[in-house]
Amino acid sequence: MLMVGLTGGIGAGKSTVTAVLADAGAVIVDADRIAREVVEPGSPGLAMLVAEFGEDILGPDGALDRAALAAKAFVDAERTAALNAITHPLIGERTAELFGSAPADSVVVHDMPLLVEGGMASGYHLVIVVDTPAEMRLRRLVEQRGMPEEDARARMARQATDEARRAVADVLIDNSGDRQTTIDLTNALIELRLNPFEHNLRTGTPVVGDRTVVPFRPEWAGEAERACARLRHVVGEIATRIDHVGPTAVDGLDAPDVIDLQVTVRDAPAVEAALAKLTGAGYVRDRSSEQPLLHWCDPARPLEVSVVAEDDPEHEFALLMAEVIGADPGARAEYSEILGRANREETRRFERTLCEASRRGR
Ligand SMILES: CC(C)(COP(=O)(O)OP(=O)(O)OC[C@H]1O[C@@H](n2cnc3c(N)ncnc32)[C@H](O)[C@@H]1O)[C@@H](O)C(=O)NCCC(=O)NCCS
Ligand SMILES: Nc1ncnc2c1ncn2[C@@H]1O[C@H](COP(=O)(O)OP(=O)(O)OP(=O)(O)O)[C@@H](O)[C@H]1O
Repeated sequence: MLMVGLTGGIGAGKSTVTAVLADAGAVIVDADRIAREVVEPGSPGLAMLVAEFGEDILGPDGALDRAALAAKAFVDAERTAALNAITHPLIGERTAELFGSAPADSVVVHDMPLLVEGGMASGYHLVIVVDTPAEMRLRRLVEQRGMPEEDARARMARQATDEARRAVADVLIDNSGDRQTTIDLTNALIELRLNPFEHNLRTGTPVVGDRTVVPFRPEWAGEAERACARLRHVVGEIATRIDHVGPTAVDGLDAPDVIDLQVTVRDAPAVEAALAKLTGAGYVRDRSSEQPLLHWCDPARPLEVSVVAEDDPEHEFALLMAEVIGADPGARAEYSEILGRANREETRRFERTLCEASRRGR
């Protein structure tokens, strides 16, 4: 099962994107819909809301008057937190049930407006953010959905910033253009990334990156940061640290488009424990490597994850690399040239010599 988180600010166009995903066969877990279910008439959720916000959030039929609750709940951060404290645990329980009942070979998309606010990004295999400038979202909500402008602004003020959402996005879908462009972008994403990613995960097929050197990409740092957060989510406290290492960690260096990550653990038994967690989460062991090395399954983001114990010299030496190469222009040029030859052994030898020289020089 490929678990995808989909988010965006209010009115960004998540519904447009989920409709395309559903048409392509994805299972959609809709947080707004679940939020309605858990406060249906007669539910414990509704009783808790009445106890917190008062009888006047109920309509004459005894059902929740949503506009009345919104008017009370989005006035300030404290009132919104009171709303969330009641609804979010109930929504969480039902969400887990729905994820648990999805077929093993499915792409499950969690349509979740408050994914960033809830700190949930690293729990998904992939996060998609529908990105539309706030003023455009506001205009669409008011003009097309008839939402009062004050209400839309009040909710936006209670949500994460566009910048915070972009930081967790593996994929940004720009919905500031026409609807058809967004539909086409989403279909391409399904075909080129989501479906092959799901297949790779289910069948244990690793994505082994191409070692051809490409021009430096500023996106590498963010991609590595998200990959580290996911690794942390999987291995938890077993890891004493998780770092972006290797050529893509050197700012400005042309390098192969493969992100190297190092999971550091305390000792040899912890290496085994971390490997078990990682393979259980879909990372695939590379049996051709002497050191414990794993690949990931995302066709658009090759990763190489090594697991090392603190007392292994490899550990310190990988951490030193970015620093040493970054500070020495001559070594940097030579390193680029060696990387271009795509010979792993030669690259390792060069890295080791350089780090040992630097250590002696200290
Ligand atoms: C207050 C309620 C009754 C207002 O209902 P209404 O029909 O007007 O809005 P609806 O539920 O369709 O939500 C529309 C959008 O408002 C925004 N929104 C809703 N709740 C929240 C919240 N707690 N914080 C910030 N934004 C929110 C989201 O962008 C959402 O997509 C409702 O939003 C609610 O019960 N919210 C609490 C549950 C929740 O947190 N839902 C968000 C997804 S987990
Ligand atoms: N590309 C587009 N061009 C014009 N209007 C659009 C576009 N995409 C969405 N809309 C309109 O903007 C409004 C908000 O979009 P939508 O309801 O899909 O957002 P959402 O992210 O699902 O909102 P919510 O946060 O409430 O769940 C809707 O009225 C929708 O029809």
